[in-house]
Amino acid sequence: MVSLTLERVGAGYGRRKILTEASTPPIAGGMLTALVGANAAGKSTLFRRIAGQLRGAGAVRLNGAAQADLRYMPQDTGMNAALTVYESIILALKQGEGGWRLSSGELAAVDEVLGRFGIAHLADHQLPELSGGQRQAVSVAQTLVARPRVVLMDEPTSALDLYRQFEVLEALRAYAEETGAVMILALHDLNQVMRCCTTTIALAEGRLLACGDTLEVLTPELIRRLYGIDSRVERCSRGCPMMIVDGPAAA
Ligand SMILES: Nc1ncnc2c1ncn2[C@@H]1O[C@H](COP(=O)(O)OP(=O)(O)OP(=O)(O)O)[C@@H](O)[C@H]1O
Repeated sequence: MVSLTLERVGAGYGRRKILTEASTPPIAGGMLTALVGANAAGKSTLFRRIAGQLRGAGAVRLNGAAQADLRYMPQDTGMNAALTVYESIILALKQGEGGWRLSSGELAAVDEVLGRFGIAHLADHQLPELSGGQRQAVSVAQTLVARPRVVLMDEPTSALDLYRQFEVLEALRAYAEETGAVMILALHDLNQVMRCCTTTIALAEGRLLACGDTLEVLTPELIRRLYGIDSRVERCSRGCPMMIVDGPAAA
């Protein structure tokens, strides 16, 4: 099983420090971990630091995986290339290596990921002609086609309709369980987090406030501190915890 640990991690842009002293216990693979926090809290910056795109203080330790096993799906993925969905997934699999010839295993991997994310019917469509939600599903498929063991996804469901959010998050959870991969997803919808993510990391103004069991981390107190929102947790008719938003925090 893979795990990822942050040890006093810092990051910034030029002289501007964004992230300071972020530490976690080992974040286990095989399940989904949420990264939550308000706009500009530093979630993408933390992802870039873990992915090696930014330098900074401290250390990111991977256990059971190498940096080459990591894939980062940023918030905005370019989808303007004149490629079909199928070709774009081959490109993501090959990462510029080994030409265009595909082994039978690679062909199977492309078909598998198209099926897993419900986009097989889009295989021959041109990327620029896709809808926003279709682009996002393709981007998720591109990220996972090489079966990475460490996965960072910045808001992978923000453009999806309600049904597709369930479908994609369930597919991501199944992928984590099958592969033992560490999967950290930046998410703004805390109901999705409560339903699907075992562990949650909370960031506020570049500081890591909590990392642990989702229901223990996402207390009304922490949610008020992160977002300035009053909320409470109740169970839906199927027994899943749900966050009820009461409104902006009372003064
Ligand atoms: N390339 C950059 N150069 C300078 N500052 C940046 C850069 N990218 C982000 N920042 C700053 O870093 C801070 C954190 O931004 P970041 O994108 O990490 O936040 P976030 O938590 O992912 O936000 P959101 O939820 O809005 O996507 C912000 O103040 C932002 O202005």
